[in-house]
Amino acid sequence: MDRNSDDDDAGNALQNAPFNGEAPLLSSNLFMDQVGEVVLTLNSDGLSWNSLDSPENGGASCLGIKLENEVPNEVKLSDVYAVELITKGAIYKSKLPKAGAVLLGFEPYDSEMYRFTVHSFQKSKTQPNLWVLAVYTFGHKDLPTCEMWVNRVNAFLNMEVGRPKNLLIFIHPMSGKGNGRRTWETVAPIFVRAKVNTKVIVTQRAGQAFDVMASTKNKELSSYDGVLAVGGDGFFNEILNGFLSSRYKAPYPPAPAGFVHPVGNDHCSSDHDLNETVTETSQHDEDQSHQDQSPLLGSEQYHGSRLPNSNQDTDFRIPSERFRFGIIPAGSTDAIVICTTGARDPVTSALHIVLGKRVCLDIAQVVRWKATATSKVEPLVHYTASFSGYGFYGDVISESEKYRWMGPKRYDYAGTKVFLRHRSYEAEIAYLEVDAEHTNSVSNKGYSCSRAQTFRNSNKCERVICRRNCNICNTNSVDMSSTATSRTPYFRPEEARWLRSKGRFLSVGAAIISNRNERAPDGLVVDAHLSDGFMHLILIKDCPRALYLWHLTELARKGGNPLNFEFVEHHKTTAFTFTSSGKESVWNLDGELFKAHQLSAQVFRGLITLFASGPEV
Ligand SMILES: Nc1ncnc2c1ncn2[C@@H]1O[C@H](COP(=O)(O)OP(=O)(O)OP(=O)(O)O)[C@@H](O)[C@H]1O
Repeated sequence: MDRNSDDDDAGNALQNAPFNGEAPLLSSNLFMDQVGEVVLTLNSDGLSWNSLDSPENGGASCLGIKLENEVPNEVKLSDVYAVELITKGAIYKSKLPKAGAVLLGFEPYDSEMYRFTVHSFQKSKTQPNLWVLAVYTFGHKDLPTCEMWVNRVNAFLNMEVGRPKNLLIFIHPMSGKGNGRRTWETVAPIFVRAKVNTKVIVTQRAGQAFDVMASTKNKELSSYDGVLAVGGDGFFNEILNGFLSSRYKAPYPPAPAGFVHPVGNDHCSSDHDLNETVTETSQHDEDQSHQDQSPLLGSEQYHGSRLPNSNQDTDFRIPSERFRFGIIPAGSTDAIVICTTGARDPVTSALHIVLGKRVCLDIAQVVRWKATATSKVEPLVHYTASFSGYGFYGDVISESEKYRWMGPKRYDYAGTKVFLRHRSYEAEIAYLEVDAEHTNSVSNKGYSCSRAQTFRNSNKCERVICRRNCNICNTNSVDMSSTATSRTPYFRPEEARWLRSKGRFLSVGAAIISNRNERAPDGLVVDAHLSDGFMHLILIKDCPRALYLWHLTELARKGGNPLNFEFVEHHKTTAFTFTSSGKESVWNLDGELFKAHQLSAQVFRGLITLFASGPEV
């Protein structure tokens, strides 16, 4: 079965086979592992190969039986992340293991061929969001032919825009099941092959990544194309806050008349001096006692360093199209990864990163005005990327802290305990009204529910789901050069209309993205978008435990309608305020504890860019 390719000289093998109507830039006869002898062709879009081995050019056959070949016959350059020469070796025609291949007569073409590999990925057949590594190996008897191919393909890869060259990487070694470091080791070769320089920091304590991000000079940070978190949502949140705290100059969220406000103005964001944002304020209340043991956001441990904005050497433009964030999932909760790549898979995430994918993400600014009912008014700014929740959500986080030793299972255990407790809380929420034209639902179309279910809400709407190249996120997306104030949709406070909801709530949640995860396959809000500039307020009013269980069951069901109950209020908004009537109030911000008796929040549209491309839903 060996073929002699003596007359295949790369110089004269240029063939006239058109590819997408274009004359090929390079074409050679080579041997391809698992396929056989091929004509390999390069054009400006990608590589393609045609088998020369069977009469029908269809590939390998054995004893007259054509063997199905699952190897595709082309790969786009935009999907190739590396090409490299490898050691001399055999090229096999079959993908059978060596012994089997020899047994069936598939001997290697030449045991000492020069070889190069093209590294790309294939979408999993069962789960298109899951990307699986794919390697195509080619061989030739001449080294210069292989070198020429490697150089030419590399020249094209270097022209691919947006691929990172330098990355700052934080690894949380204890994340999730304690696999942070191992998760990084699994994907590190992808970065090596893609020739991405990495500076890796393995954290030794909570708050370290925040400190590094906050204290790194802008000049140094600009030398990176982005920062990666190897960990869960909480760890990503820490890095995000470290980044924004000393750099993003934003006004406080707007608030309705009567909302406690320390500055003594009329509570409108536009009245604030942009430099007024206080990201690191000292905390002189009872939280201080928790500092050493608890992961409470806002504690000294977390916001370890107080960095005035003035310590920065040069300006860092936020949002930045170039500087991106990435997450290699390794946590107990990885909702941000699932919502932005569609999969909870370190390899898929690594591929999105090295291929330079890009998607914008809304970020919510949450300002705590009072930690407890008796605290003095002192604003503390925090940013969240996925979810802020109170009541049930805060209680689960508090409770789960007692069972850290259980690992990720602690959330199920704590969730069951909190559910059985069935506590509700008195609070008042005010939220900005959003014009119907800004909502992404189409009323009265294609969404039905039974009228017999009187405790179900009769509000019907069709849900437009956020996906790759989402029209809603891309429509009127904010200009990257816009200011903080113009990224909020309420320049004219006189036009803002506040609506209120007061009573006893089992939970109050604000979802910035859908928060899809294994326990809630459609997320908390199925039609939340990555960068439409809105968040979804979900208010669960006090109700019998059985109905609450029904709501939770709907959340856990693919295609469920968890918001379609009369005791559930769902408001799409850009800003809200919250005031508790109780003494103790615990929030959950991106999975971390945050004590807040009174807070206000607003969304900044597309504030950061992620190495991701959105899910294929
Ligand atoms: N080396 C470390 N040791 C202990 N805690 C750390 C360390 N590095 C980071 N952390 C803290 O751990 C928190 C949780 O991290 P992460 O989200 O990766 O893990 P997780 O297993 O998903 O945890 P959780 O469910 O508590 O969010 C982060 O907020 C971060 O402050």
